[in-house]
Amino acid sequence: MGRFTRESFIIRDNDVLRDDYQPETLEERDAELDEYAAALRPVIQGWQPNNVFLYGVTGVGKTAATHDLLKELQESADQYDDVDVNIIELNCTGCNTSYQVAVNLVNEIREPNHPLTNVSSSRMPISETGYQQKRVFRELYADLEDIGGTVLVVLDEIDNIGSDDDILYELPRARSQLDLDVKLGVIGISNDFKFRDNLSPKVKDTLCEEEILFPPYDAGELQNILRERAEIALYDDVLEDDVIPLCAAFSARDSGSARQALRLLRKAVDIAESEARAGGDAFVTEEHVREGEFQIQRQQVVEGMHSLTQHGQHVLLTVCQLAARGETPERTKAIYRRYQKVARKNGQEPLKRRRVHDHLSDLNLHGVLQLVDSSGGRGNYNEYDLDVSLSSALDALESEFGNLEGIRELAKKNGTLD
Ligand SMILES: Nc1ncnc2c1ncn2[C@@H]1O[C@H](COP(=O)(O)OP(=O)(O)OP(=O)(O)O)[C@@H](O)[C@H]1O
Repeated sequence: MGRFTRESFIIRDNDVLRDDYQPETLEERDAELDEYAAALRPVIQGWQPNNVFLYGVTGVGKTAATHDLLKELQESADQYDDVDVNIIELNCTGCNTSYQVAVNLVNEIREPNHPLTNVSSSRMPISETGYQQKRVFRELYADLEDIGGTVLVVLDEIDNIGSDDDILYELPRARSQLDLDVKLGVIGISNDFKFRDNLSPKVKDTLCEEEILFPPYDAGELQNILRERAEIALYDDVLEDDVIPLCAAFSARDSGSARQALRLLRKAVDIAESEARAGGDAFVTEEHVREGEFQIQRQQVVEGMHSLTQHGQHVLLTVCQLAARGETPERTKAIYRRYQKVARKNGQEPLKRRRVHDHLSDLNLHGVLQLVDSSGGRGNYNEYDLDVSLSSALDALESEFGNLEGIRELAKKNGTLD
């Protein structure tokens, strides 16, 4: 078969499995959608909107719910002549300050092809540096007034601004303080619980008028979400019965994220599709899911390792050795002791403890290690464990350290090789 034939054995529409696909209905989110809709209902009455803050771990439908509801709100508003709803959405990834968020909002509004072009036709984009913050805020308020009606400003991934949260105070307050001729509401979205907890009290009072928590999905909920997608994305009867429950179980055990569950299903399906193209059965099996999970985790370790120096790789190797011995989660102090031996054995002078700490944190950020909070009892200390399977971590490390069969054998003997 040629490489670029249109033939497909399992996948009917690959786009439906992609992360940016907007499903017709959001499964398992009725309670949150009801709460969210109630918070936005004043808009349809022509009243001032509430400010809303959505939070929850990554991949649990915060953005999808927002798109879904705002589309419905706009359609409903179209039926009333006296309600004019305008939405400005900004993904704040890459904006580290309130200033950058404000500049990006202004430039978003002034985009030549933005639907709210009455503003862009008269004003030029502004540069990312060189203005006083107050001036940028004034420009923003002027643009918002130009748009008029009800303006909902959606700030996704707003935690990127860290503690520089002026805009979250100024924007919601502007409508009352500056007597703007516009009904303004801010919707903040974040997956960082610390960000929410650390918001200054004045921001909490204004932004968090309505707070909505999106909890992680459990395995049953994830199964329904996956079934709904698979029905559209795949041909009938191509999934073995265990496939969806297994994808759901892996994700529920780890993060409860629909994104993670969908990614695993997509990987398993891709592997099965390639096999079918090579003459195998057109069927996705439990084995494909396990292989998919292995490949995803291996990739995660490889990506995590890119950010590591060789010392960092020794730190990961150390945690793998401890995991093989059945000694994880383990305290930083004990990891450091063993790391010193590993580094010396590999011909390197060990790093100071503080630096090893940093590498452990980096690996935690990349989802390769998990931090187990063991405070209480005998004191406050951190313990680390692998957050990926030992076999996928070893597989990735072998590209740096060569054969690690000794650790595998040890793990097999201890029953710790997954
Ligand atoms: N309840 C659901 N029903 C169907 N699909 C869902 C549901 N929840 C999430 N998804 C899908 O999972 C993926 C991630 O969802 P979304 O981007 O909304 O998550 P999020 O909570 O905003 O994550 P992040 O904080 O990382 O931005 C998307 O493809 C979305 O369509």
